[in-house]
Amino acid sequence: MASALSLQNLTKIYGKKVAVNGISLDIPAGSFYGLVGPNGAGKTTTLQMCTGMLLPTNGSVSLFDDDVWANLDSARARMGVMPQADEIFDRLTGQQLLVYAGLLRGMDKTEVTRRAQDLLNAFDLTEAAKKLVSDYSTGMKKKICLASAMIHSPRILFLDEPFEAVDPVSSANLKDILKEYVSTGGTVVISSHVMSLVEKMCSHVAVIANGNVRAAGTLEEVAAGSDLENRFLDLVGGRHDAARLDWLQGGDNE
Ligand SMILES: Nc1ncnc2c1ncn2[C@@H]1O[C@H](COP(=O)(O)OP(=O)(O)OP(=O)(O)O)[C@@H](O)[C@H]1O
Repeated sequence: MASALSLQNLTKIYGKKVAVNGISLDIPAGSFYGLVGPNGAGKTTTLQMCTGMLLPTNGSVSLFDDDVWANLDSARARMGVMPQADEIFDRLTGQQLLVYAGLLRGMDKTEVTRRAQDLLNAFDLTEAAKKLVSDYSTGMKKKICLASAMIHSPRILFLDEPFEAVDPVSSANLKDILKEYVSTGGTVVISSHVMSLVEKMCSHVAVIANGNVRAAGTLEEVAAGSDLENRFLDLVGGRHDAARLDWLQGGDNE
């Protein structure tokens, strides 16, 4: 499979902190690629360097063989990046926010309005379409952020924890949308802590810890005959005795 995204020796250093330590990865076109790793592993930093939001200290990223940082405008036009809830203009209604996202991408107003309605329907936000996003619940904000990343029909979607706080019905609809998108040749890159979800949805996975790739490849290659959660724990070595709190007892010990 040709690469949609290729990371070469990607590095980010903050002062003395090496957040991302020379990561190289190939993300095949048409794959559903999961980045997993413990808190602070470097997933968000990696995604931000891939999407042109954070300048790498070293290394490069190419999107369909074009250097992202040398051709930022054309790279961004091909990407859909889910904003964080605190990065959106929440004094707009959900419908206005989607239209605004499309117009910013240079889309025609009639088409944007049509797609905004389709997205509001798909994400069960029709009734909240005219409500200010600031009054949305956490899960509703997540959904409107996701929808705004899709409105211009990008070739690759970057989603940081897309299912967090999303209810089961919306989550099932989102999974269908993403599966359909991949079946039409789209590429999805997600970061997630939910192993069962990664195992179910992703075709490929990279395990990142301390800014390094511990394993990467197809789900089967990385799981190596085990289930992904156990393999993940083996790779990152996370379980330790300090997680046993002798004094934490739920019984009546007064
Ligand atoms: N602006 C910054 N300045 C200094 N250190 C930073 C900065 N941003 C991130 N870091 C550090 O870089 C490391 C990687 O952070 P990052 O947010 O990429 O991790 P993550 O894998 O996305 O974690 P989580 O799963 O908790 O969201 C962490 O040690 C973090 O403290």
